[in-house]
Amino acid sequence: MVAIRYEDIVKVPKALLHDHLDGGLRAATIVELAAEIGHELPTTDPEALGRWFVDAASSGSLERYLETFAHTVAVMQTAPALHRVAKECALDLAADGVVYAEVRFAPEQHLERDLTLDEVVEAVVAGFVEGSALAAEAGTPIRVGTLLTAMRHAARSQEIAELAVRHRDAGVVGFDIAGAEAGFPPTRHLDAFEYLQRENFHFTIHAGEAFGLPSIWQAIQWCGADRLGHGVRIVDDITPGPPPVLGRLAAYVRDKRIPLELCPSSNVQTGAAASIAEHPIGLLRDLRFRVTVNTDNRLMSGTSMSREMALLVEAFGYGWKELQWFTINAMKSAFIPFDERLAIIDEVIKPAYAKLVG
Ligand SMILES: O=c1[nH]cnc2c1ncn2[C@@H]1O[C@H](CO)[C@@H](O)[C@H]1O
Ligand SMILES: [Zn+2]
Repeated sequence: MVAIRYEDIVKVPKALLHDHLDGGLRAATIVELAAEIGHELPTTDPEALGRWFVDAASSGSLERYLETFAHTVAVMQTAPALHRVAKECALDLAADGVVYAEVRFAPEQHLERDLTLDEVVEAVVAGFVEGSALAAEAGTPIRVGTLLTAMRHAARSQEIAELAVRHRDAGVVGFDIAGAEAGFPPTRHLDAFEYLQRENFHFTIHAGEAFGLPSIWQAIQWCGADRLGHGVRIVDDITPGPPPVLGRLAAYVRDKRIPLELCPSSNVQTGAAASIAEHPIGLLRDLRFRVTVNTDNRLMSGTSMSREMALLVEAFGYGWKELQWFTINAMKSAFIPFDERLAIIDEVIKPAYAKLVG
């Protein structure tokens, strides 16, 4: 088999379902925005700042990982700053060959100055629209959908769910909850999830990252999540083989084709996996779960969609066939309408991989 080259991974179309807006800022942009508002950073050298984020986020604890967001959230408190960050996000993903992305952020964290929740969402969506238009002009078209996140330790999920539904025809395609997992079960936000179901809206839940099966079980069987953010700890319900034996929850997740938004590098940093080579994605793919590959936080992991793919190629020997499978899995699991997903699969993804898959 011909070795896969990194530049070819960049060129091939990729789909990304789990990427945080406030976890993907360019370090240079943080430095500029921080200077404008007088926010103190650990360093003002962009390269050193990029390294600082990766180091600080690599402690093995999700809570410590999340502390680094104080610096990104601090510089995202005005409409122009949110617009700029969203525009650059769309451009950076497109330049990396991502053709479809769902990018999430928590509007409630951007109210420190004078913005309303609706203004926060409008600024971000406008940034994605402008970034996507510029990317198309540059010959790297991308479609970006926005997911609105509610913070699981807070109590604004109903309000954020209503905000998401209000903006459903204007760029917002789904809802999510994030933040520290242990001690904050998804059932705390049951009202919001029931409301979203009544509205025929889509949502994913961060579950099975820092906490195990009970969190996944609640997310699916109590809250009705369409997808699992991470969900990697579903392996706790699989008895190693050969052959591996699935418990009832793992079997349910696989049978129902519930998408797993796996984020390999992020999981290594927070201690959910010991290394990329030992990441459960290998087993979950072999067992044909609906596995997708994601970046989570490009800044905190010093990564990109192409880099995550390349790490898997290196660790598991994957070829174009597997990379196409991950990409189509992601596109099938997207929150945009079925016909639009199909168009991207048939007209963009399959023709590009057809040239590569032997
Ligand atoms: O991997 C993760 N697990 C849980 N929460 C996260 C993760 N990455 C980011 N956030 C949280 O989501 C918020 C909105 O984007 C971020 O501010 C961060 O606190
Ligand atoms: Zn996440």
